Amino acid sequence: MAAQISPSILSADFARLAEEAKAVEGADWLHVDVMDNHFVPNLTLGVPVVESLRKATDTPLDCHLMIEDPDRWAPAYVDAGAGSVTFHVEAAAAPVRLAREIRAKGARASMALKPATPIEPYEDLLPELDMLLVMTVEPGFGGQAFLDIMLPKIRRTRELIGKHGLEMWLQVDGGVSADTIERCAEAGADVFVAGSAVYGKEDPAAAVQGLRRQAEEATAAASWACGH
Ligand SMILES: O=C(CO)[C@@H](O)[C@H](O)COP(=O)(O)O
Repeated sequence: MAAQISPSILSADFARLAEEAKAVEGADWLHVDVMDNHFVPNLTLGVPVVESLRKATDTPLDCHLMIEDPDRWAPAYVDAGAGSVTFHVEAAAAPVRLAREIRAKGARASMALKPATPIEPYEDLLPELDMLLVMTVEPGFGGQAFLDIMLPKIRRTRELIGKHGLEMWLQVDGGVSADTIERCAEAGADVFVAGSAVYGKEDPAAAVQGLRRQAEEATAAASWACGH
């Protein structure tokens, strides 16, 4: 699968969200950071804003729920127009039931792991998911430094996806930039969230294309992608 770029609106100007969404048309997804000031120490937006974003852009919405009780709230984000909904395993009471509900409502189901959460206990859940998100910063804020120590977890996750013969995607989020995206792609990521490395640039659309080109070149040279 080709590398996909998902610009994070956390780094956009929230007073001009519709324009900011249009500024990255050409990206594969628009990454929508939903934070509740409980699961993470920051507060962003909720269902009504996702409904408005859905009308403001044709780019599919990739909603990352950094909230408590995703079992209760995630279905509402599908109804609001999200094409992909990511919940945190640390917050979900019943991740399998929740993933099945998201899929049954017609969106892609994705599960996120904070940096200190290992993938191994969740190996058996992978067939229930369309995407696994390995956080490469502690969730909560944009503009943090990429955590290199997550690269082995990305590699191990990619191996597990291969071992089970799954088509699922592997997303990374946090500190992804021109300096770090190639290491993520070499390790096995194929969906890249980037906030400041897109919205911090004068031409966000060009930044998306540049990141995608770098990721595709690194993937083509990566051993995990041979025969893909
Ligand atoms: O979910 C988060 C942070 O919790 C991310 O989506 C960040 O918003 C990415 O921003 P950069 O690290 O790319 O600036």
